[in-house]
Amino acid sequence: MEEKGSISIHTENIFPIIKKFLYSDNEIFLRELVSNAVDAVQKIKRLAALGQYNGELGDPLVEVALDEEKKTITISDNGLGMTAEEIKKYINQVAFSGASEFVEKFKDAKDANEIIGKFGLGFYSAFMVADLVEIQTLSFQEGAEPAKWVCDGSTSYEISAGTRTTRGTDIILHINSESEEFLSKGKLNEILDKYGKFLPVPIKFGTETQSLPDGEDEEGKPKTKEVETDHIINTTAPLWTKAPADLSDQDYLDFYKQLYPFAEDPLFWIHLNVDYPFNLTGVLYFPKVKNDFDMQRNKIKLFSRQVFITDEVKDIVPEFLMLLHGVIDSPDIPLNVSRSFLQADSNVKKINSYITKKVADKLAELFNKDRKSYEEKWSDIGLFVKYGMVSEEKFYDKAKDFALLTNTKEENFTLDEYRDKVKDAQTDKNGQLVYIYTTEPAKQDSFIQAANKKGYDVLLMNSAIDTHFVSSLEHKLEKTALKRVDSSVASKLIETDEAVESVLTEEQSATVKSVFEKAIVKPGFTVEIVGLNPDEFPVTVTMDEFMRRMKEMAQMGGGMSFYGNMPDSYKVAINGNHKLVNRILQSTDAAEQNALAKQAVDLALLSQGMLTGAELTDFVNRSVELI
Ligand SMILES: Nc1ncnc2c1ncn2[C@@H]1O[C@H](COP(=O)(O)OP(=O)(O)OP(=O)(O)O)[C@@H](O)[C@H]1O
Repeated sequence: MEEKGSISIHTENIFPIIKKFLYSDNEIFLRELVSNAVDAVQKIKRLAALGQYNGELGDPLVEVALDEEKKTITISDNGLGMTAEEIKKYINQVAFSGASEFVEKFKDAKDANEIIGKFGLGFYSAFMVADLVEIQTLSFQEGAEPAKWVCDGSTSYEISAGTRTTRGTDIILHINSESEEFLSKGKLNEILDKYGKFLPVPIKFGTETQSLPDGEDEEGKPKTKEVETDHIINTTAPLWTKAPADLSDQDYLDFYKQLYPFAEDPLFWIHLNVDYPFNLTGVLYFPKVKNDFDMQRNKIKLFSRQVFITDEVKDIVPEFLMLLHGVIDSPDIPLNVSRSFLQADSNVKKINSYITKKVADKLAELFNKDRKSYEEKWSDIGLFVKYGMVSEEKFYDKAKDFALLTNTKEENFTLDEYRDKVKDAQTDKNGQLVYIYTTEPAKQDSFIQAANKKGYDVLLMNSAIDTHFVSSLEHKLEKTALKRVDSSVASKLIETDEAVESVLTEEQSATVKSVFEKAIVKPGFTVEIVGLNPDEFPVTVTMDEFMRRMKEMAQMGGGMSFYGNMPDSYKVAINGNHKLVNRILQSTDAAEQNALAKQAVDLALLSQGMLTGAELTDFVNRSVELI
């Protein structure tokens, strides 16, 4: 049996093109060939199970062997093997179907993953690193003859009688001169570890020396002996392929350590397992969130039938869960196509909502089962939950029952609990509930204390996501407004019927107003005389809630550039009922009036950390003189 032929494609020579376009990712040749070998082993097992193969199965094994002298890498398996006819069909035709289309379409492709596989180029990726590829194979079929196929990277091949004596296939790569980096044990170990760590069939690469117990010596001490054993690079049944009922917490923690040796223990995890309408398994871990978000992204590893594909899971995992860690394994995710296609893929959309639902269910379960421990973890998981609520409607609907609001006393409430807590004290005269929050508890302390004094509760909204969370709550909660604690004087945060009137006459008000206007030289400050309780602050500087939010949005690039360009504007509220105002009115000395007003305004600014630089120095000097 000897046959020469030509691979039937229109293009003269596909290999230079494969090499050129795929060069940057050329290490995936090993992934492709080892996966093929694993497939072949699994196929023969299936045939045996179906009764279509009655011979000896042997221990399933794929072996990668390096011969540095001959400059070859051999991938061997004891799978189902191929007959010469099958080589012609699967290697010459199937593997080449679409090859010319490939050349046409992907002239501009940058990423090898986009191409390999989509056009069945898996096997041919061997030519990215080899200038001669040889197949030696013996089919499981009764009476099959061993076959050999050789191709030197041109479009012609040669099939002849092979030399393999046992069932299975060897793929022998004669590594080309540009790819000699792969002729290194270290390099191959690294690639095998990256892509093959969890393959379902043992992958042998060389041997290793192990110390095994070997009875006892004369003194009764345990003896060991050194044994050369196969170096198996993979765990064939990784955690995510097992049933959750058979796994302990320690198993999950150990697996996490295996994936991320340097990470702190995760908070909790979710075992994913669906087979309809798509197939997906995996384990997602909630890590302890650090401030360096970017470092923590892209930590989820995507597998297809236990072959590692990528850790770029964008589009498959909802954006708000990108900080999760773990593994997703799905043969239903189109791995080898471009991004835009992925986004439009209906399986990907379904997987996305499945993961969102699973995460929500898990959080609900933790909340219901052990609220105390849930609250302890809230500072870490709150970020995910809030981000999810802001960005996904469906998640909001589920999360509204277990999302927590934390107040300045560090007490936690669900949304419903919080409404019940504050509704009596914080409903305004129009029946609208007002939630008061602080973004910087230290800086806004005087406002917080003033609000507390009025019997108002103040929420902590000081994490990165809270600006958005506040807006989304306001949007979702019925008849509820959120106001930052310093957006108004305490008694005006919530408008009630029982307003305190200012005791000043119109004329007195005008006098006081003009004294303060003269005392404040900064632009953007508007003075207003208000009637407050005599024991509230004489002067309060506030920024309007609406204006501040618009400015914040402009800053974050939210499109409110009109507001972003407006100068800062503050309201200076003078408490007409405070005795200081009375003192100013009593005084006949303009300089004294001015000094009193200035001092009071500076004190208000100081309490909010708004007094800095020369103004602060002036204030200190003036205060020293006063005492
Ligand atoms: N080690 C092997 N043992 C038996 N058959 C093999 C082996 N390697 C390849 N084949 C056959 O050659 C075919 C083509 O392989 P190739 O890798 O090009 O494509 P594929 O495996 O079908 O798809 P993919 O592009 O996802 O790898 C396989 O489908 C299989 O039938």
